[in-house]
Amino acid sequence: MQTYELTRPDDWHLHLRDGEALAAVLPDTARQFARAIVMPNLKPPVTTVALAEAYRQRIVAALPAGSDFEPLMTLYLTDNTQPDEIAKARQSGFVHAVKLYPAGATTNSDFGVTDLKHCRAALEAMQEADLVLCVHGEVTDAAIDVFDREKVFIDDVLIPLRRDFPNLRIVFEHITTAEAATYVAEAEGRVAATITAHHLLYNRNALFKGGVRPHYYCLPVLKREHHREALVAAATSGNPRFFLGTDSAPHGKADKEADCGCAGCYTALHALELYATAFENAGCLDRLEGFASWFGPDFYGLPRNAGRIRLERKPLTIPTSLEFGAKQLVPLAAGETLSWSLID
Ligand SMILES: NC(=O)N[C@@H](CC(=O)O)C(=O)O
Ligand SMILES: [Zn+2]
Ligand SMILES: [Zn+2]
Repeated sequence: MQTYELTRPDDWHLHLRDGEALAAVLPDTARQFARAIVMPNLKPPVTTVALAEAYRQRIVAALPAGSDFEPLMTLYLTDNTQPDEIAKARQSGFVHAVKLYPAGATTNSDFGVTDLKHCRAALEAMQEADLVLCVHGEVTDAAIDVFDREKVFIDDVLIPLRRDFPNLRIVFEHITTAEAATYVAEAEGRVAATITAHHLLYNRNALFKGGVRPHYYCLPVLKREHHREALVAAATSGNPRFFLGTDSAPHGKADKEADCGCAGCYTALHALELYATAFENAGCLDRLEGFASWFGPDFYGLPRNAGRIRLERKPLTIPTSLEFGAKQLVPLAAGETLSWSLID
């Protein structure tokens, strides 16, 4: 195949940041995707509809001229989120999900949920309003091995949550394990998962190839090869419960190459080319359209995009560094060459 045309895709898990970082990264996403679910883990976090509306306006103001990209906003769930804020979110028309960060699990999660027992009224309201719950699915117990935190989350948090709120729509974000893929495929009710390009392309060896590689460090951390294989099987299966979410999570070069480097990989620049590589490696490029463009809007109850985009078999060399406001940003797989390019 020399070209691959597909319905214009959306990104169902994205970090756009704010200020000059937002201005630097937004054009990359707007070039690749029609819409994106924008994560609320700013400092301070986007905990109210009013904050989400102001953030949405800053995103729209930062768009390149002529872009029709649509940000789909989310609220950051806290121990104190009130049911009336959920009702407001539903009425707003621009808030499409609420995000659960277990406190301390990842970047800017300090205001996250300490125990879901504090969120029962909010979850009840979300189930009632049919508002999607997006979940960073890792336990935070320091005694649990970092490679096991997703697996333990399924048993300790997700299964009880599913049982207590059987009609809640849940997206298990950025899944990284065979256990998560199996859970999502088999769970009762409306459960789906996003899968990143980096978890389809790399296993944990990428973190230590010839030395420590901070630009391959994200959360949940890359896992063993058999987990990567299970994720590829899920993404290419045609099961509509699995869809595209890049989790593109930009951090400045110096903030990653540090004593205590930040978690997150920047992939918005070349997301589709990365996913096309993973799908082609699996011999399933023809399955990319469902995963990237159909199953996400279907789950979120939004129309599929009308436009189409085209990938061509043409080498794409990934830059080693990008401008990121006053900082530098190193994209995933910097310096490598992919065999697909998105044609404008
Ligand atoms: N994925 C990451 O490693 N980092 C994300 C947060 C998140 O999605 O957990 C970030 O905001 O930097
Ligand atoms: Zn996360
Ligand atoms: Zn994320």
